[in-house]
Amino acid sequence: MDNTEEIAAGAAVRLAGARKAYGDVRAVDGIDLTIAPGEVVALLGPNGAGKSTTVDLILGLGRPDGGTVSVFGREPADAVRDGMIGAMLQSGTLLDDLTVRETVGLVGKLHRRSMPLAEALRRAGIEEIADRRAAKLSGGQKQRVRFAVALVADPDLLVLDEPTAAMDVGARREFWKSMHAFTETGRTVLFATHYLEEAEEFADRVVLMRSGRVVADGSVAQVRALAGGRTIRAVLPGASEGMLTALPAVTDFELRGDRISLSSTDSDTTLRALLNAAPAAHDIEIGAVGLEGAFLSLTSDEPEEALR
Ligand SMILES: Nc1ncnc2c1ncn2[C@@H]1O[C@H](COP(=O)(O)OP(=O)(O)OP(=O)(O)O)[C@@H](O)[C@H]1O
Repeated sequence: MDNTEEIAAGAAVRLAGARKAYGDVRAVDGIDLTIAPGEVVALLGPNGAGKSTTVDLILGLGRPDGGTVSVFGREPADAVRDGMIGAMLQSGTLLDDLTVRETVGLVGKLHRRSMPLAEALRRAGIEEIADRRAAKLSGGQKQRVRFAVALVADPDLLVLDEPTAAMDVGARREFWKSMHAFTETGRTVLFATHYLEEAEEFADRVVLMRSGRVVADGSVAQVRALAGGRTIRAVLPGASEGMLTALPAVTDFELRGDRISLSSTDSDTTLRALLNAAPAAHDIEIGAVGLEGAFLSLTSDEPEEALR
């Protein structure tokens, strides 16, 4: 076994030079990613960045055109067959006529090693709706049933594609509480999300994708630092979009009445230009960017510019 194979065997997930194209679209364009057992990783990126395609490759739903993908050192499809991976996808449909209990129970029976049905229902917070038919469930409740379906195989790796998309704030909080209980047992989780606060709060590590590539990979603090930007807030009488767009090093801005908030990759330069253009600006505050600012600057169309 050479060094590369050794890493692959010890990793929960390993993508090496993985590529996948749909016609001319390079959905995944050479991704190297190793996830160690026990890590909770958030996959972030704007629409079309390649998150779902990456997830599909890890689940064996698609084969890479180039490079390799392995899960616990095996072909993804084999790992799925052996119940090592639980998945919750955006497109997962439920059978309308089955009750929640029947649905989760049925999936549990398909697996050699599964957790007791009652435990899966409890962990997903759906005991109270266990006798309801899928057709009668709300969007958020269906999401929780899908979570139970992913959990019932008692998988070593959970892969979740935008798991809380249809959930309200309360359901989201409950969902992450049960996820915490799951990850405390040393399981590995990879979740794709659009909610930066979820990544900030629940992931050990953030992988930022753009145009099929990984543009940042590290802890929330590391990714934030990578962007190296600042936010500038000020009160600016007569501020206009045109004027803010013209300022140098600005990656994003918000304008509410006289209040402006700018994300800048070089706050000194932006501020100088701002005071030049609008000497009446006052109540100026400069702060470090949050994950959201890092996300915007690292996934914008001019990443080199943003990182400069
Ligand atoms: N089955 C397909 N056929 C053709 N093109 C596809 C297919 N699936 C994805 N694509 C394209 O590949 C690129 C990556 O899509 P993907 O769904 O992986 O992105 P994503 O990051 O998950 O986006 P979103 O946040 O919108 O779910 C997009 O340009 C998309 O249009």
